[in-house]
Amino acid sequence: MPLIEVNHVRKVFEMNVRREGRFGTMLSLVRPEKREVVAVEDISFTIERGESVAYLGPNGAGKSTTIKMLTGVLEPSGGELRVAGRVPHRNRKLSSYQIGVVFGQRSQLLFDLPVQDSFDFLRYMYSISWERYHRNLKEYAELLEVSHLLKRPVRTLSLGQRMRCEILAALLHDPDILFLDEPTIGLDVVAKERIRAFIESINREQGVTLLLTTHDMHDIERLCHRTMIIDKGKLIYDGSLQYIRDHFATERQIRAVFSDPAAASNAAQVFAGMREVAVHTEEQVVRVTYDQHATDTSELLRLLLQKANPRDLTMQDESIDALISRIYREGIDSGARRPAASVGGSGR
Ligand SMILES: Nc1ncnc2c1ncn2[C@@H]1O[C@H](COP(=O)(O)OP(=O)(O)OP(=O)(O)O)[C@@H](O)[C@H]1O
Repeated sequence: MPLIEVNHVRKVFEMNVRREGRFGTMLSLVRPEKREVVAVEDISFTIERGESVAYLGPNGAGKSTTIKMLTGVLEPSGGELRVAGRVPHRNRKLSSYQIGVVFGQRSQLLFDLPVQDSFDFLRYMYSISWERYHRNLKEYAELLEVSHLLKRPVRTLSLGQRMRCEILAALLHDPDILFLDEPTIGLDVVAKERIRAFIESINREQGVTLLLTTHDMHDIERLCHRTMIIDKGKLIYDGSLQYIRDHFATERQIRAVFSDPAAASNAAQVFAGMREVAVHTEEQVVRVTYDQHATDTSELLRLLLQKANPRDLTMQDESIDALISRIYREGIDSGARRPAASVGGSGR
């Protein structure tokens, strides 16, 4: 049985709309006008125990609303949802024993108190036995390198230190599932890497199932074997990041370095008149950009090597960031090299 089952789930918010003008304001008080916001529309997916899944989407796509339904904070307006066999909003307390949540932009620690006090409070809340509590605290504090921070008030911690404590707090009660909402936001490269390594280890070694929302593609590349993309409340992609790379990347760039600017300028002339390639020259570097599916890379390389004499050649495809933002901007069918029907296969 899947650990998470989401079946045709919808969430519609009802909002009061204020009418224009003084009369309109008064009328709104007596007879409020309602407007519906469809945050999540007919979403279905399952997640098996031990998976690590990225949940992506542009701002306002419906990611947080989905997570809030999965954690029981919100009740779906329609459809069915089960986490570890339970309907979260109906069994919020019991569900919480199986779930850990980390919000990059919100804290579950008590700001003015020492870190350890928050952990003690969580021990009480989740009725964790002292033995298990001390074992988990010691093990995770060492792995996350926060043992020396336990007596410090939370407000005195750096963002990276606080995030490591937040993750520890979410794991004290041994949850089966960890929901991570932007866990590396605002951190420097080293701090991000440290947190990714830890999250990866608890997924791989302890089998904790991960559902991660992030705008950082490095998080996903490092941590998630499967990516789901939601847009305007609908699930538009469920598959691997590699599939997106293989089937959505169109733009490729050859970067050739020459001994001097004159040689570079001569090399650029090789492509004069080729409308399908864009050529940019800067000092002794020439960049040739083209659609890899429409233009033969080996032909361009042959021309470069035959007619010019580059000192160095490198090739680069569109970054995953660029591909994902194109999908957000133009939709899932915008750049797929395969029929849309094949988009949506499992990432495994
Ligand atoms: N309590 C609410 N009342 C009314 N509308 C809401 C409420 N919560 C969310 N929405 C709307 O539902 C839609 C989805 O919001 P949601 O917060 O789930 O998006 P998101 O994908 O998490 O975005 P972000 O990346 O910006 O956090 C948005 O249009 C949002 O304005």
